[in-house]
Amino acid sequence: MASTFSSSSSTLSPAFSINNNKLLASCPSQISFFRSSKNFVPPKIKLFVSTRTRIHASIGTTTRITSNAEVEQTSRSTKPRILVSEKLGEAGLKLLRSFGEVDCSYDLSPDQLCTKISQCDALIVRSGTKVSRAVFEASKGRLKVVGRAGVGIDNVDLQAATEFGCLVVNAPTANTIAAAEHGIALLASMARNVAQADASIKSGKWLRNKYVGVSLVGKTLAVMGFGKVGSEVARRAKGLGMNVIAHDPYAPADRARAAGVELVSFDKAISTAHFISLHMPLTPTTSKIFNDATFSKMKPGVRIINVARGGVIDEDALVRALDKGVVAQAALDVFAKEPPPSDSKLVQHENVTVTPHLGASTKEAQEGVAVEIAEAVVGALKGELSATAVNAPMVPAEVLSELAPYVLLAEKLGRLGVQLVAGGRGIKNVKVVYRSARDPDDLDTRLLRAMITKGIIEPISSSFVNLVNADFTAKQRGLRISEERVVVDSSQVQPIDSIQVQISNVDSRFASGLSEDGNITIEGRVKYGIPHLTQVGSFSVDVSLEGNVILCRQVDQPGMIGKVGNILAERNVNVSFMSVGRTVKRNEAIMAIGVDEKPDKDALKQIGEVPAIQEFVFLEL
Ligand SMILES: NC(=O)c1ccc[n+]([C@@H]2O[C@H](COP(=O)([O-])OP(=O)(O)OC[C@H]3O[C@@H](n4cnc5c(N)ncnc54)[C@H](O)[C@@H]3O)[C@@H](O)[C@H]2O)c1
Ligand SMILES: O=C(O)[C@H](O)COP(=O)(O)O
Repeated sequence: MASTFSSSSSTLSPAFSINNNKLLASCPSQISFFRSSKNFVPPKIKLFVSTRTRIHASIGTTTRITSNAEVEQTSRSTKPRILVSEKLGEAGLKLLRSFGEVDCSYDLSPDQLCTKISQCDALIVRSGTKVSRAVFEASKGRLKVVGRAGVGIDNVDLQAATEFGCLVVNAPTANTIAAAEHGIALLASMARNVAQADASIKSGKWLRNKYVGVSLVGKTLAVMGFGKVGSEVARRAKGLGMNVIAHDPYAPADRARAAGVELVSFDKAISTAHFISLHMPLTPTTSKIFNDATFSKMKPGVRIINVARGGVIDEDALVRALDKGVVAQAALDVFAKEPPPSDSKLVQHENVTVTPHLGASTKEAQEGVAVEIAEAVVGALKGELSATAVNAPMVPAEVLSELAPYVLLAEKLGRLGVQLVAGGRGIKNVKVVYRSARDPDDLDTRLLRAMITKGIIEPISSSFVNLVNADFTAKQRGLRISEERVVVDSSQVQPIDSIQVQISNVDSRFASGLSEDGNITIEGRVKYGIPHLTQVGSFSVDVSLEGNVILCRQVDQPGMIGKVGNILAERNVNVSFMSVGRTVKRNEAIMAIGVDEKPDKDALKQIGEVPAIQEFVFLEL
């Protein structure tokens, strides 16, 4: 059964639904995780026209503002727009078309890509499109997800994506076998000079003595990077009778042992192998890791295969090593620059076999990759968290479903807390205390922390915050969010008993919001699936966090509820919840009133003038 939680107060408030164990942030609440900018206009939602903003881009709708009031709709569709910039398998395209408007525009120049991207909610690329910072800047916050139809994400500026709150997903599994098979194809064809012999016979020669090869059986193959592709290459090479060793600083030794492969140091791998096959990602550590120094440590006559990334090899150094005969042959599917210059000495070298980045290019792999990435992108556009997210935590569906009401509570506590701050000193330190009967290891709080961060930052800035950029945005603003988990002795059925947000070293607009230690302190719980505010400062209250909240500190005396209630009733403001908390009888009390509508200024003034009310604050959720 699907259950929905929504808040009604503002067009930018989230509404989540749980369906099939997935936490969905449905329209208009896509904005909760992946709202692309403060100017996002969810479909079917009233359009707020800002004088500063020239273009409001909502999902699938291009809305050009020709004057402050005059709005021209260029498309009636509310479907998301998905730009596919490189060839993608038909099955994936079909899935994308069933969800959004798909624009397949191949071979775009960087400028053309930047122009198109401002109209797109998602971009799907392979390795040929550079998704640079300029692309995210040009998107002006509309781009919510970049899907990489393949494994390597070195062509996507992940830092920029994260800063812009754009999720990056990839398709990490569907081309593994294709890449491994291509590695083996290059290994075998290089050893037997297949490409060179083919070219020579086609040019009219018959050179049986020149193209004598080397055998594979009994030779040592070093697999550099024992991940998905590397381990499949190792398995196949063992089938060819090779002795396989591997180097991978992060691979578990028992997994390698189970495959009959010994994990060794980098130097041992490169100095003992007859063949070296590269399967590591391109990272700052692996960039040009094969260079003059490392080639000189290799067994003379070594043969190298690269189906990983061109950038892991210093290509000039490889040419030198080939010329000296230190490296007898190389078979390369990938290059530092793709396509490589036509006069590249490496490509033209007679002992080098090349293919144009074909590792993933089998019909089967391309269909698989296309479906894998289409599912991930559609899921992300629906507001689901992806299992293949590259720049956001992957939160399992069952955890998401359980945490859904706490996610709402977390954001609302953040919003309430920040509205209690008087300003002036800046918010630097926020502590979140989770009370739970579960073991701290059983409680994944990343999502909650992100939503508290969103609640705190969004009301006071033009930043938009989602799960992707929450930690980054907090750090950038100098906001330190620390977390404490307290194990309490209660039922473990609920994941969390209470969430407390403490903001330290600030003044408060509502003195009673400060606890004894001087921190603004608010605490909430989930009751029957609904978030409740249960503590303000040192006072216990109980008000459902469904609309807005008025907090009053007053002399604890009869008739207060009636007086405030009458003022609100006269303005047709509906009270949804009311609770009074006090420390000492007939002394001081805190009245927390939940209201569906925002009372007008006059009503708020009248509340402030009730003689027994010492202070009050109106908080928008
Ligand atoms: N040519 C193609 O078309 C093609 C196709 C698929 C994958 N690839 C590339 O192949 C590479 C491997 O892909 P995968 O799917 O196996 O990735 P993977 O993440 O499963 O495996 C990569 C492995 O490299 C290891 N590694 C990281 N740093 C290392 C280092 N300094 N030294 C040694 N090992 C290190 C990691 O621990 C990991 O086990 C990637 O670069 C990917 O982009 C190319
Ligand atoms: O990283 C990958 O998945 C491969 O290099 C494949 O890249 P491609 O999708 O551009 O063929």
